[in-house]
Amino acid sequence: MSLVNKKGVVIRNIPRSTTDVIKSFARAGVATTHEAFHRQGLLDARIRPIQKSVSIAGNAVTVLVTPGDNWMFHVAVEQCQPGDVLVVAATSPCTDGFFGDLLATSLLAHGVRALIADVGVRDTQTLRDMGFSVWSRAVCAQGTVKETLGSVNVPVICGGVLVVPGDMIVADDDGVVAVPHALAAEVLKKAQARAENEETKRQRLAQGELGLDIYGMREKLREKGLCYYDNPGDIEP
Ligand SMILES: O=C([O-])CC(=O)C(=O)O
Ligand SMILES: [Mg+2]
Repeated sequence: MSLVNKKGVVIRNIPRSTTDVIKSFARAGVATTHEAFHRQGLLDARIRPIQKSVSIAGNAVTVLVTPGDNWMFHVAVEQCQPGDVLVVAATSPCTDGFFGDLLATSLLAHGVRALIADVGVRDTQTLRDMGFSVWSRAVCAQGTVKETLGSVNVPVICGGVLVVPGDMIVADDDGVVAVPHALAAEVLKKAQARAENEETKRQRLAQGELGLDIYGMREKLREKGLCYYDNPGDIEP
């Protein structure tokens, strides 16, 4: 039975990656993780950070909310542990301000330092001042009510990507990527190898070597028909 978007459920136990794995993903960042995961798992580019120069990672605690209703955020806090990231999706699109500094204060008290929200948030200046990091679909002061059940820790679709509780979430200035829990170790290994390889390339590029030579591109460009001329007049009509 699929639990995707099932309402009225709280699942208490989810798989979690270790603090070391979380820190390593935060260091790797979104672009490298996304590449290492064969360019999968990237959330919609419209989910943007409200702050600058913050790179985080964590285990996904998922929250399914009903449009205009933030009740389930309060239910979710109790299920959180240090190292978790709250990942929120609504049953249909809504940009109301579901979340602000009060809920952030509650999450911080339980060791959660970041929110990924496919809905709107508010109190953004205070959130930045508090050092609580948010990636959201919208910033909007519109308040919400507490009337309708959603769920905590069921799989949700956030930014067009299926996020399962316990998935590794990586977020920075470039966006947000989700990696299935079972693949996290393998993807991390590839991400670290990629970062090392990029460091070598960075040094060669900084010394003036051309990408054309480092990547051996000249032959392929020739095959594709790229021609070089000293002057425009040299091109045959
Ligand atoms: O309480 C709310 O409805 C959302 C909010 O503004 C906060 O958490 O500070
Ligand atoms: Mg508020």
